[in-house]
Amino acid sequence: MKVVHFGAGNIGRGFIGLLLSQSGYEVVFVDVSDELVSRLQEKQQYVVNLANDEREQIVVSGVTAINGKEPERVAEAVAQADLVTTAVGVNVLKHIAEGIARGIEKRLESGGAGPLHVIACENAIGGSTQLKEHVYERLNEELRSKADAIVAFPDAAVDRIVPIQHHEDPLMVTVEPYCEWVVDRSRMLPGARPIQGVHYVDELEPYIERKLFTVNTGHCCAAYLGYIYGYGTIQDSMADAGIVAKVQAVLEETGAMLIGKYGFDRTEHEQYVAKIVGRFQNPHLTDEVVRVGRSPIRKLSPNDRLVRPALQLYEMGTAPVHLAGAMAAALLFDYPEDPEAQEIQAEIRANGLAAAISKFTAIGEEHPIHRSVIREYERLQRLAVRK
Ligand SMILES: NC(=O)c1ccc[n+]([C@@H]2O[C@H](COP(=O)([O-])OP(=O)(O)OC[C@H]3O[C@@H](n4cnc5c(N)ncnc54)[C@H](O)[C@@H]3O)[C@@H](O)[C@H]2O)c1
Ligand SMILES: O=P(O)(O)OC[C@@H](O)[C@@H](O)[C@H](O)[C@H](O)CO
Repeated sequence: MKVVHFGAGNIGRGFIGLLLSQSGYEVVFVDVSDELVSRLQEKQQYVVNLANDEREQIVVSGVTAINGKEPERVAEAVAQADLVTTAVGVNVLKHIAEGIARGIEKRLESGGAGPLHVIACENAIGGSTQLKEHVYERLNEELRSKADAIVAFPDAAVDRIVPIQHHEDPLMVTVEPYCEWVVDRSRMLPGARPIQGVHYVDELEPYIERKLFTVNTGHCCAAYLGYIYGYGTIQDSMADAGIVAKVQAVLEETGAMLIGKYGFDRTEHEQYVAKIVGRFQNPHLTDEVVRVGRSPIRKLSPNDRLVRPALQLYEMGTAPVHLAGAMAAALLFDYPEDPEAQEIQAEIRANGLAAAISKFTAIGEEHPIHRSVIREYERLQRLAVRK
């Protein structure tokens, strides 16, 4: 069996490619990094290091790659694939849609291929659904109708911390031991071959919201506060008791929302949170705050890890003061090498903080959360370590 996986990056090699190889798939990566592609074609294997006391190493074999800048080869691979997965970044999905669309078209023309599942493994709500929209925009009505019968885009949640890598071997990847991949079974076609290690559920929303609004909300809070206080890594940030307290306070807010919305058991959720805080503090990993805080426009957007839980908690009758503080910290993330961070700073300079908050969070100036963000921004600004 063959999987075409878009994105031979950290999570692509460190989690999805590893799991699919162990599940019996030949993994054909698609990437636009010439170095990654040529190395994968040459070596056809790579090493995954588990960041634990034992420092286990896993050799992932049966892999190769296609360059995403060769659309004909990409389309042919999709046409012949048994599965397609992605880990490119939710904002990159529109750039891989053409190759998937042309591959589906070839698959339909050949008439022989079986059902195809396309699973976006991105930190986003409805990643595969968003990818389907991008792909279907590139198919005519007849092809869309035919594709409905043989192609499905089940949404998923993926969880494994994989930092930016610094190895002599550019294919080697060091990952935390923990991993979880949850897929929405309700959107799958009959006869789908289960992937070993995947947790299939009939309702994904509780899982993706619990993951995004616990792991990723806590993570970006640690990153943005760590950046303000001058720490370079999540490990250093999470060694600061004041920051840990703020992360805990934010996760109490998202926890209250998740427990209220989905009826999670409070004790079990508290244990889930405690495990995640321990994962952030893993001494065997070095995770840069500028990775975890990357793309702050995406992270401040209405359906992502800060605004969506804050608005849902507010609607439940609780003021999300700590989530407002995390939003303020995100607005102070002025890392020069992050284009989205620079866009936010330019907007604040050009039109002021109030307008920038509304622009990036879609929260109006009359909303109490908007006022909280301003108050927290002004408090944190006085504390920020000058870079
Ligand atoms: N790293 C983690 O801890 C982690 C964990 C869970 C989920 N995720 C999610 O996984 C996705 C990827 O994150 P990552 O950390 O692996 O990032 P990454 O930058 O390491 O990997 C992304 C890869 O996509 C490639 N790419 C970019 N444009 C492309 C294109 N047009 N066609 C093909 N490949 C393209 C890049 O060259 C890169 O190799 C994101 O949605 C992220 O939120 C990351
Ligand atoms: O990948 P992002 O930019 O959405 O978020 C950064 C990190 O929080 C994220 O990569 C986590 O390491 C990962 O989601 C853990 O499962």
